[in-house]
Amino acid sequence: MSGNLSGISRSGEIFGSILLIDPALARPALVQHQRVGEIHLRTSPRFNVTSSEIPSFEGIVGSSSSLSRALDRVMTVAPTDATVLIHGETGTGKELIAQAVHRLGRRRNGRFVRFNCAAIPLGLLESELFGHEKGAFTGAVARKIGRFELANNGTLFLDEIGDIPLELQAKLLRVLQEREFERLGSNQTLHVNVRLIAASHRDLRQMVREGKFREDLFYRLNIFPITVPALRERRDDIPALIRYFAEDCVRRLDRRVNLVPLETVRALTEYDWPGNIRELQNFMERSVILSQGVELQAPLDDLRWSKPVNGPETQTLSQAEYGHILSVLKTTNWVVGGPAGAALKLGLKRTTLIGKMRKLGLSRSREASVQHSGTVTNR
Ligand SMILES: Nc1ncnc2c1ncn2[C@@H]1O[C@H](COP(=O)(O)OP(=O)(O)OP(=O)(O)O)[C@@H](O)[C@H]1O
Repeated sequence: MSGNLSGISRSGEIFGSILLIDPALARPALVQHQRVGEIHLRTSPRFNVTSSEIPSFEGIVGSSSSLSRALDRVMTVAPTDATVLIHGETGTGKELIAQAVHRLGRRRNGRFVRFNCAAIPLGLLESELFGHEKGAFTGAVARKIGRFELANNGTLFLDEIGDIPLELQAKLLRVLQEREFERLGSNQTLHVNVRLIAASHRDLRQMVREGKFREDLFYRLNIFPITVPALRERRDDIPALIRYFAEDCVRRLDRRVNLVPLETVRALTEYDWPGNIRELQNFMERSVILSQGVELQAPLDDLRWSKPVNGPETQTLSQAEYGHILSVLKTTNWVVGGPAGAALKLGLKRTTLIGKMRKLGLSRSREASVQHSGTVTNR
C-alpha cells in the first residue's frame, strides 16, 4: 500500500475507529461526514502524532470532496515525473501538495528544493535560479550554485512563478525544454535533470492574454494542473484543521487547553478565511497563547476584519499594524524588497517584513479577494 499513514497509527496501534483505508486510493477516507460539535483535544504525550480523528494524507489534513479531488491528482501524477502546475490562493497548501508529489515520485531520494520567485529583483532572481561565477557582477565575490543545479536529480518547486519577469521566462523555458543553462558570467553549458513543480496564486492564463506571461512557457508548465481549493470552498475540513492545529500548538507551547467550545467551532467554520489555512493556523496559535484555562479562548472579534462594519471601532495592535503595512505596500505597488520596496520604507529587513505579513495573513491575493467579494474592511 502506498501513502503515508503515519498520522493514523502509532507503534502499530490504531486509535479510534472512524477511519477507513480506501483500497482504491490507498489513503484514509473519513467514514462519516464531519459534523460541527465541540472538540475535545488529545494532547497527552501518548498522542504526540496526528490523532486518529484527523484525516490526513502526507501531512495534508482534510477529507472534503474538493481536497480529495486534488489529492487524487497528486497520486496520479506523482510517479510520472511530469511537470506539475499548482494553482490556488495564498495559504491553501500548495507547497504541501508539491512536497507530496515529490515524496510519492521516483525522485523521493533526491532533493526537494523550494524557491519563492515573488518580490525578487531580476538580477538576483537570475543568479538564485541559475547561479553565478565569481566576478560575474559587482558583489559576486564567490561562485554561487543556483537552485536548478541544487535540485539536480531531485525536484525544484518554484512558488509564485507568475512573478518571474518576462526577461527571465525565456531562459526558464530553455531549461525546461533543453535541460541546459549557463551560470551568470560563464560560457560553460550545464546539463541538469530536474522535475519542476510550479505554483501560482495568479491566473497565468489571464497573464498570457495580457502579455505578461509567455504562452509557450505556460503550455510547457501546464502539462498537469492541480487546483488547491480555497478553505471557504471546503468548510468540511475546518473542524479537522482546528483539532490538528490546536493539538499541535498545545503540545508545542505546553498549554493546558483541551476543549474547543461549540460556538468557536461554529464561528471558525462560518468565517471565510481569505488567508486560507495559513490564516487559520496563525489564528489557532494566537488563540492557544491567549487561553488561560482548559477551554480555548479564541479572539473571535479579530475575524470581523473582513466583514462589513457600521462605525468606527477600536483597533487592536495587529489590526493597526496590518493597516499600516498594507498602506505602505500599496504605495510601492506591492514591491517588498529593494531600494523602492516597502521593507526599506518601514525600516525593516525584507525577511522580517515577509515574516510579519505571513503572521498577519497579509497578502496581495487576500486583499484582492476581499475587494473582489465586495466586503468593506474596518482596518
Ligand atoms: N491541508 C493542510 N493540512 C495541514 N496543514 C496545512 C494544510 N494546508 C496548508 N497547511 C499549512 O498551512 C501553511 C501554508 O501552507 P503552504 O505554505 O503550503 O501554502 P501555499 O499555498 O504554498 O502558500 P503561498 O501561496 O503563500 O506560498 C503551512 O504551514 C502548511 O503546513
